[in-house]
Amino acid sequence: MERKHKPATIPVSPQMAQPTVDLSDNVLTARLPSGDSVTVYLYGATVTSWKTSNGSEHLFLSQAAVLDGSKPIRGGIPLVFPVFGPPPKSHATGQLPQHGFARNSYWEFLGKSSSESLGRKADDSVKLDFGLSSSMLDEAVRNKWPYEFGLVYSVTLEKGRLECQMNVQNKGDQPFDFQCLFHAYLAVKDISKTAVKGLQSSPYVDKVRSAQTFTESSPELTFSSETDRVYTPPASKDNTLVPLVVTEDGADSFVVTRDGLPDVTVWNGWEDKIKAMGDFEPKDGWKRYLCIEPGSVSSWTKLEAGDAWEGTCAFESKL
Ligand SMILES: O=P(O)(O)OC[C@H]1O[C@@H](O)[C@H](O)[C@@H](O)[C@@H]1O
Repeated sequence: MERKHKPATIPVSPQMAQPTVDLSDNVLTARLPSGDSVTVYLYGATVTSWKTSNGSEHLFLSQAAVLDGSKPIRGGIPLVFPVFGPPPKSHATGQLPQHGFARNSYWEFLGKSSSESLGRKADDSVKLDFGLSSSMLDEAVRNKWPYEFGLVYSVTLEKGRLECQMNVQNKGDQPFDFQCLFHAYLAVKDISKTAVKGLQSSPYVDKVRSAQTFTESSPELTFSSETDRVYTPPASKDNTLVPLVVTEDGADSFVVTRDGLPDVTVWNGWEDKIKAMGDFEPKDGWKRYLCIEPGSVSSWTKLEAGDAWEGTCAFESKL
């Protein structure tokens, strides 16, 4: 029988383009409808590529980077945990390799959330979660640092922006000390025309000058020789951390923001150091990268049994 009052047809909204996520051979690639993309190797949960919609690559990756899981990846964003630099011999991390084990362990992909589930209207971002826990480590590494921990690393890709967040959980019954850092190799066109704003008045430890402490006097840090400094910029009055701005040829190219990460290492190995690195190619590639490494490394963070810690940084492309 013909119904008099047919229910109105529910309008079907045009299908919203979705971010795509592909995981094959331990390499994950996510792409937004805008064209922005990110590539993450499960080895080290290392981001090796971050491109914005105009096709520009914003991370430097050495052409000789070892990608088979036998050595930390040279370039992209290696993760530093639980120790930054060479571990002090008398510390609990003393037997670990430089920069710890996070960058040379296989992580698991925990899954993705799209912007819809993150509460945004348009489907314009994707969050990728990676996990590493004590039970996943090689026995030899576990023996060197025998703590029960869980790490959740979240990489969120948005149009023109990449956010990196680390959550550290103490799952054991002993407290442990750790340091954590995002070792980002930003791609620049010419290091001699690159500057960093936002560090004036910041104390820093200069590893090139016998690890002495100085105070940054310049409003713009420029580069003309090997640079290896750990800055601890004072927080602003409202307790927020001041963003750093990377400029190239006078124009802003990146804005780096931080939350819970008081330190920033600024590193360029310059010609001679880079020449001596077997996994760094091309040899003049030192001219085209600048490491800006937000972290918590100037002291140890003590995490009590059952406690958790979080640190976040974001890189925004202005190009
Ligand atoms: O060669 P690695 O272990 O990746 O370290 C690279 C650089 O990493 C930086 O974070 C350090 O401050 C430098 O001292 C170091 O040379």
